[in-house]
Amino acid sequence: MKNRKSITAVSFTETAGHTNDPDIIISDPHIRLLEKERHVLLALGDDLTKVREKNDLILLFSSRIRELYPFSHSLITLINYASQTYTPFLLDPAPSPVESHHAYPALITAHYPVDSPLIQQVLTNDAPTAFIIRDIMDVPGNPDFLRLNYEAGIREILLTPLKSKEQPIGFLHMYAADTTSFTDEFRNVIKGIAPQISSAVTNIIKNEEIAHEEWINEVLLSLSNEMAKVRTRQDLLKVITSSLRELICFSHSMMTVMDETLEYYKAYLVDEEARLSELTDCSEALSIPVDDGIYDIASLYYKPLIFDMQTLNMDTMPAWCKLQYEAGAREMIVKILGGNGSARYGLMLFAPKTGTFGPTAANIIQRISSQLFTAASNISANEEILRRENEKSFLLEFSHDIAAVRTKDELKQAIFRVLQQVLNVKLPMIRILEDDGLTLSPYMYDETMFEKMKTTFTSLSAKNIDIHEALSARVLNSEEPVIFNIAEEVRQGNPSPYIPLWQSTGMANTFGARLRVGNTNLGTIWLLTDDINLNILKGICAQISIAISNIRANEKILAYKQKLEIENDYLKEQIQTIYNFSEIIGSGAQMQKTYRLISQVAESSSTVLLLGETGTGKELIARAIHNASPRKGKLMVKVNCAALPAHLIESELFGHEKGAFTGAIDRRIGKFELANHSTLFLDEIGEMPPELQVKLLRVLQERELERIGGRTTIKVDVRIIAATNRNLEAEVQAGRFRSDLYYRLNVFPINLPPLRERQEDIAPLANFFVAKFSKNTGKKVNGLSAKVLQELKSYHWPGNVRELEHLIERSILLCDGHMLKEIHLPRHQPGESAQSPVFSNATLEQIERAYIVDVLKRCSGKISGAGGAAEILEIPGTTLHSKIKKLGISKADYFMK
Ligand SMILES: Nc1ncnc2c1ncn2[C@@H]1O[C@H](COP(=O)(O)OP(=O)(O)OP(=O)(O)O)[C@@H](O)[C@H]1O
Repeated sequence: MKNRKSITAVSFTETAGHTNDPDIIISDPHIRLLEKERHVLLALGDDLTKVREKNDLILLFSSRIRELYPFSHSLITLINYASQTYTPFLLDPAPSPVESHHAYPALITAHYPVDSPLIQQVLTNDAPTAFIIRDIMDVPGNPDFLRLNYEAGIREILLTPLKSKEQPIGFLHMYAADTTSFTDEFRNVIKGIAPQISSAVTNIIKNEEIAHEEWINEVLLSLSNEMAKVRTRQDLLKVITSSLRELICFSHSMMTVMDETLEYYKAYLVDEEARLSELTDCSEALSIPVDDGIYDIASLYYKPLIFDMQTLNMDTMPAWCKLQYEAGAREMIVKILGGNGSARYGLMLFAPKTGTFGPTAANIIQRISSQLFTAASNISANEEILRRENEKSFLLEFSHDIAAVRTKDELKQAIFRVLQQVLNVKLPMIRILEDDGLTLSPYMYDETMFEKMKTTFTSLSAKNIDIHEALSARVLNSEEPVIFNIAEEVRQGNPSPYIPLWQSTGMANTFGARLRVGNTNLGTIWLLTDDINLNILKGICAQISIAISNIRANEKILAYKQKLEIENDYLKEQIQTIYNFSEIIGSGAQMQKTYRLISQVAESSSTVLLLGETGTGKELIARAIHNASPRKGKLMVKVNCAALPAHLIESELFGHEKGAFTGAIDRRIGKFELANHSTLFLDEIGEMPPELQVKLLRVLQERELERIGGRTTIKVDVRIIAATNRNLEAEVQAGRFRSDLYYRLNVFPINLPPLRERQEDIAPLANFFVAKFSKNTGKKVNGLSAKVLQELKSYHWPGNVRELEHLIERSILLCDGHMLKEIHLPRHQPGESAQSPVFSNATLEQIERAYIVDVLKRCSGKISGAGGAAEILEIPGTTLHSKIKKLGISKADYFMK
C-alpha cells in the first residue's frame, strides 16, 4: 500500500511508446525501439531526480526498465565500509521467486563480504557485469544468495556498481530466469542510468539520514521535556527505560552515584528487569571503590566509553558488572556524569551483543548527559530536602518522647524504641562520667547483640573505666562523633578488647560520641550500625545528653531532698533537745572534770567514747562536744545501734543503691554520708551486732565506704562519738565486742558518773527541771520543799538524771500549789521493805484492786488526763472509772496516808 501511494506521488513525465511530438511517425522497428529506449530513459532520468523515498526508486526503476527488457527481479545493496560488507537496501516490490524460500528473511538482512570473487569481479569491471549463476555459485567465497536464486529458477545475474564521487557505494542487482536477458543493449542502458540511480540512492540515504536526525532530535526533545519533569528516581528510571530505549538499543540500564568522599559509588537506579535487582540486596555491592577499572577509566573520558565485556576479567570486576555479565550482557557503554567536585553519577547501558553501541549511541548519550546530570542532581536535591524534613520531624518526635522522660527506665525505653524500630541501630553502651571526672561508669546498655561473647561483654560492661582508655579518650577528645569501621579496626590490629566484641555482632560500624550539655561532658555513647546517618545520630545524642542530664539533676535533687528531710528530722530532734543542753546542769567536782575533758577534745576530730549508766547525759555531752567543735555548722547525726535489726543498721549507716536488696526501691544515703564534715553519734555502740562491728571498723580505718549494692567508693570525713552504758572492756573479754573496734573507739573516753555519786548536783538539777516543767505545763510552781529535796538526795537514782527529770515532770503535774511538797519516789529501794500489798495467796481481783489503789495514791487520786492513773495503767479513763466502781474502790482507799 505504502509503495503504491508513493508511486502516485511521483509525477511520471511520459507514457511509454509515445513521443512528445505528435507529427513524427516512426516506422523502422529498430529505430522505434531506440526511440522508445530514449524516451524511457529520458522519462526515467527525469523521474529519478524526483525520487525522495527509497521504495519509489526501486519501483520506478523496475517498472520503467521492464517496459524495455524483461527480468525477474532487482534489488539494491549498500556497502558498509566499516565492516567491509554489503547488505540489501532496496528490494524490488515485484514478486521474487526466492521470496517463499525459508532462508529469505535471513537473506535480505545478511551482510555479505565485499571480498567475494563475485564482487571483486564487478568492482574490477567497474561496469554492469552479467554472470551465469550456475558458473559462479559454487565458487568459494561467493554469497549463498546465488544458489538460493538458482534453486528458485534464476539463471543469470547482472551486477552494476553504484558510485558516488567515484567511490562505490553499492550494487544494483538484477536477476533473470534465462541466460539471454542481459544483452549488450540492456547493459548499455543500465550503464547509462547507473549514475542517476547512484545519485538517487545517495539522495535517499541523505534524506534518510536527515529524517533520522530529525527523528532523533524529536525524541531527544521529548526526552528532555520528560527529564525536566522528573521528580523521583523512579520517574528517571522510566524515562531511561522507555524513552532512551527508542534511541538506543540496550537490554538493561543502571545508574550509580558517588558518595560525598568521591571515593566510593553505589547503585542509584537499578533496572528491575535484570538480575541487577540483586544489587539492592547485595550489601558489598552497595559501596564500591571508584578505582574499579571501569568507573575510573570512564571518568577520564569526556565521551561515553564502550566496553567489550568479554575482554574484562570478571574476577576483578565489581559485583554489578559480574551480575550483568552473568545475565548475558556482553557490551556496555558507560558515561560518568557531572564535573569535578560535584556529585557524579554514572550511566551504564548493557547489550547482549558486541557492536550494539556505536558512535550514534555514544553521541546520543553525550547529548543527553548534561540533562541527565541535572535531572539526577535535582532528584538528589529533592531527596535531600525530603530527608532533612523527615529527619527534622523524626527528631521532633524523639524530642517529644524524651521530654516526657523522667526516669532512667523511661529513657531506656524511649532510646531502645527509637533505635531499633526506626533506625535499626543498637546501643552497646552509655557510660557516665563520675563526679571525680576521671571515671566512666556503665549507665545503660543492650546486651542482646552480644550473645556470642556474653561473658566478655558482662565483665567489660560491669567495670568502671578510666577516661584515658584508648577508645573513650578518642571519643571524649573529639568534637565530632568518631566512626569506627569495625573491619578496618580489625585489619589495623586495634588491640582494644571492645573491637572483637563489636565484630561479633556482625555490624559494620561503631559510632562513638561524647554526651555533652553546654560545655560539660556527661559521658560517652556507643552505637552499632550498618548505615550511619550522622545528622540523625548527632540529633539523637544531643537529645539523650539533655535527658540524662535532667534525670541526673532530678536524682540529685531527690537525693538532696531526702537528705534535707533527714536533716530536718534531726533539726527537729535537735530543737527538741535544745532546752536540754542549752545548759548542762551541775557544777560538782565530777562535772567540772567532764567540762574540762569536753573542752580538751572538742576542737579536734578525735573519736570520743562516752561511758556511763543510762540517763547520765551521754547524748547531752555528745552534742556539747559537737557544738563546741569546728563542725558545729552542720548537724550532728545520731544512730541508735540498739534500735534497728542488724541488716537495717548496715543500710542506715552506709546507705544502699536502688535494687541492692529486696525492698530497696530507691537509692538511700547512709548516715555516714549524711554526717560528712560533721559528727556521727553512735549511741548504744555496745549493742552493735558483731558482723557490723567489722564493717564499722573498716570505715573508721579507711574513712571510706561503699553503699550496699554500690560499686563506687565514697570518701567521708566524719567525727565519731560513741556512747554505751555497757562495760565495754567486759564485753570485749566476753567476746561480744571486737577488741580492735574497742581500741579504735576508746581514743578519748569520758566517764559520766551516776547521779547518786553527784549529790551536790541533785538540787540544781531538780530546780532546773521544776522551772522547765512548770513553764511547759503553765503551772506556777517555783520551788521544792526541804523535805522533797531530802527525799531526792536519799534516793539511789538507778535511772539517773533522766529518772529525776521524769519524776519532777510527773510531780509538777500532780502539784496544786506553788511549792513542790510531795514527791512520789518508787517504793522499791534497796534496803527498804516492800510497801505494796503482799500478793501471796491473793486473788487476781485483789491484786488488781491493790495495784489500782496504789497507782491512784501515786497520782494523788487523779484518774484521767496527763499524769492521771489511767495514763500510767495505759487504759482509757472510762475503763478505769468502771473498774474502780466494780472493785469497790473509794476515795478513802487512796487518800488515806
Ligand atoms: N547535766 C545535765 N543537765 C541537764 N539535763 C541533763 C543532764 N544530764 C542529763 N540530762 C537530761 O537527762 C536526760 C537523759 O540524758 P541523755 O539522754 O543524755 O542520757 P544518756 O546517758 O545518753 O542515756 P541513755 O544511755 O539511756 O541513752 C535528757 O533529757 C537530758 O537532757
